[in-house]
Amino acid sequence: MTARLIDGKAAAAALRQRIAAQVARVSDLGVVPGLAVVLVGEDPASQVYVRSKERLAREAGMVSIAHRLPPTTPEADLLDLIRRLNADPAIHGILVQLPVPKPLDERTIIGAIDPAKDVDGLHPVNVGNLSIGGEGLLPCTPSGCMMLLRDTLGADLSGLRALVIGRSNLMGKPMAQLLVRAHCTVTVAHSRTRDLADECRRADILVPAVGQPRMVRGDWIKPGATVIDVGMNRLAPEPGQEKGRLVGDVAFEEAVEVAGAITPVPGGVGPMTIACLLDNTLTAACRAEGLARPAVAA
Ligand SMILES: Nc1nc2c(c(=O)[nH]1)N[C@@H](CN(C=O)c1ccc(C(=O)N[C@@H](CCC(=O)O)C(=O)O)cc1)CN2
Repeated sequence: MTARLIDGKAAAAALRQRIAAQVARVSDLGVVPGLAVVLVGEDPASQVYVRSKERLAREAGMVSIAHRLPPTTPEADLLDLIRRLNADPAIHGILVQLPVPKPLDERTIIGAIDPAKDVDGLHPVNVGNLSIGGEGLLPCTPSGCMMLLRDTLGADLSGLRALVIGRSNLMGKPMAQLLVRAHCTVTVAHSRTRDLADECRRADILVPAVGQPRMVRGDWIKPGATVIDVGMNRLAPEPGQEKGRLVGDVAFEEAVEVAGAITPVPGGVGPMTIACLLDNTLTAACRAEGLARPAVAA
């Protein structure tokens, strides 16, 4: 069997196009969604992601402002910036790029963001709403994974057995919650899980998110399963190359022979993250301004 490739790059481009059409509609009503992205420090990967967020938000017709702060920024200064962004009516979405440099405390920082502007969906109020089925903002990567799953398997995922590998606040935990919400039977595996391969073999939907290059082998995968690989691991550069290859948590060449559908890395889940961020920003803007989200053709 050769698995169907799930094209996250194309899905993200299509989603951004729909968002841009909706942004144009709300802009005609005098509401231009505003996104503030805060980057503390000089982590090279974070710099790339922040530049992409800025550019893609602008391409979608939003106002997009990046705040770049030195790695030694005192927590009080960062909290002060967040307070000003919370109070700025032109800013509907705020995110602090993660990870933040030590000794900044991620929890304190995320907790300072107005939950209505928390377009990363990581504030405890939004985390709570996700678990009780309330109307919060959803974390971007898990949200993007759900969209890819529904594009692949159809809207109804009920009864499918799903395994999420990893229990991070950014990905594993909210992904498990979204799968539960979709009526899947969900298991969360982690570093202490016994016989991970066996757990994987039972899963109709497999979502590895651990940051272990090619950890999930082809013979761990149930034939026909849908594999959403959230891992993004940069290998050491080959001789003569400046940058190493980016690979997922799944041994792709093996998995593609067994799975029914699979996301590649790169070009799978990653691009959906920023598209979902723009989606959350538009949602936050519409809610703040008392507008319904405009309808557009899918
Ligand atoms: N505040 C946040 N911080 C971080 C998040 C997040 O959702 N909110 N997620 C990641 C980083 N991230 C966005 O911030 C992100 C990661 C990857 C991609 C992406 O498109 N990846 C490409 C490959 C890019 C490359 O070649 O390096 C792909 O997979 O095709 C977008 C966004 C951690 N921090």
